[in-house]
Amino acid sequence: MTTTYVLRGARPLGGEPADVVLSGGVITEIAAPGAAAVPDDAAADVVEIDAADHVLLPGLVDLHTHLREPGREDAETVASGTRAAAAGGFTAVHAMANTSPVADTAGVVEQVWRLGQEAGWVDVHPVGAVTVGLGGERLAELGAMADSAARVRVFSDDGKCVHDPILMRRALEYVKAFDGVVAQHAQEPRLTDGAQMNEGVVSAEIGLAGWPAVAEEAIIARDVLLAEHVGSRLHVCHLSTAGSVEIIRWAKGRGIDVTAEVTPHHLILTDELARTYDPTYKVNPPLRTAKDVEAVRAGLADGTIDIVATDHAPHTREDKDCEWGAAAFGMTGLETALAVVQQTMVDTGRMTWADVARVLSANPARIGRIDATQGRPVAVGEPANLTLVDPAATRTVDGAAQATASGNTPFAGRELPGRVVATFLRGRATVLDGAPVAAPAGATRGGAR
Ligand SMILES: NC(=O)N[C@@H](CC(=O)O)C(=O)O
Ligand SMILES: [Zn+2]
Ligand SMILES: [Zn+2]
Repeated sequence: MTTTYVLRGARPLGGEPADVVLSGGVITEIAAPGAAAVPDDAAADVVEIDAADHVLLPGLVDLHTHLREPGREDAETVASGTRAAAAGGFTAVHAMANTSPVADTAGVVEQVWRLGQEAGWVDVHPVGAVTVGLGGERLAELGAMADSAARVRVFSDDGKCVHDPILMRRALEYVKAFDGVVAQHAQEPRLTDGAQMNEGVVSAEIGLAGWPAVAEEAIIARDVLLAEHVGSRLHVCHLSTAGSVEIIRWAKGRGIDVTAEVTPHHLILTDELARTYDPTYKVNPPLRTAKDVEAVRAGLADGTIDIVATDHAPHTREDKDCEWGAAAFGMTGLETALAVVQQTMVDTGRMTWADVARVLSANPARIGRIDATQGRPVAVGEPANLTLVDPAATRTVDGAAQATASGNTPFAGRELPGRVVATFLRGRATVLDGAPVAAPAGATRGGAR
């Protein structure tokens, strides 16, 4: 027996209050508050949720998550990472390919896809590697991954830049055959050899090797021109500089088919944090300056930047609790992403909740070509992939209390606004009262496509 949920007085996309009824995996009714008819069938299992003043969003979609399985199950597994995703309000994630073995064959992407289905927390869409072993030398079997059960549409060597322009050109040409996209980690390797943090005043003062903005911008400029030349689709991962925003704005003005993402941490944190020498703040691309933070906020608000993607990058204590130079790059983000977007964009008046639904759900679903089932409007007949948020709540982030298996959150001890009260995947609650609920094994089997 499946449960019918009645969300009383929720505000779809932050609009007028309504009763929203979820039944049989879809939204079956949206009525005036108090008017939704509750089935009085004794056999029906009906749960009413007081959602007064809660914002109802389409389930969030992350285009950039590191789940670490296979290979680094000590940092995260598909099960722990997707449970963290559900806790953060997500109903779908794209799992990056830099696993061990690398997700560069149909076999590996199908394994990750199946593990996602078995876990049942969110839809897991594997990202396929662009080059064999992320080696940057030979194209991987992009077509075989696209045709596999995992139906891969996003290809990325994330963690490494596809720096050979001929390979990048071929990849862009190749993915056109199946409407795929190449998601580039834009980092000129020679300009960033040994780099530890943003190159600027702070790196000069504290004596860490700098990663100049131009190393990101030069690759983005090259790639938008390549995408234009071959008439293909490019996505830019985690852009972080004011110059990158300008280049994307220029490319879009020219009609180039490019999309771009910014991470929550680049919307709020700056390279001043490197003065602590706390490797929690070591990330790729590095935290930049306040001027860059302002530029990415403006770019997100005006649509130049299409999406917020977490770049959730869990690392074990051993890989993070060491001196800065030896520590791994990356920070977790699934369970704090929505709160950071609320704080930086909604509570500042720069974006509405409808805009949040666009950058955290509809746009990433469209870029990943999963928009037949995810990132849909909150409307009758649509799949009940939904997130219920209490924007008035606040919390102090406790790394140890998070669902992710890794503790490298840069927001530990910070007070952040908003709380994910409930998450629904095809009408089934994965989170209730702010806590993940046990997902039956194989709960999403057959439904994730
Ligand atoms: N963002 C990071 O600092 N690290 C990522 C790789 C990446 O996203 O480039 C990781 O896999 O740990
Ligand atoms: Zn990257
Ligand atoms: Zn990444």
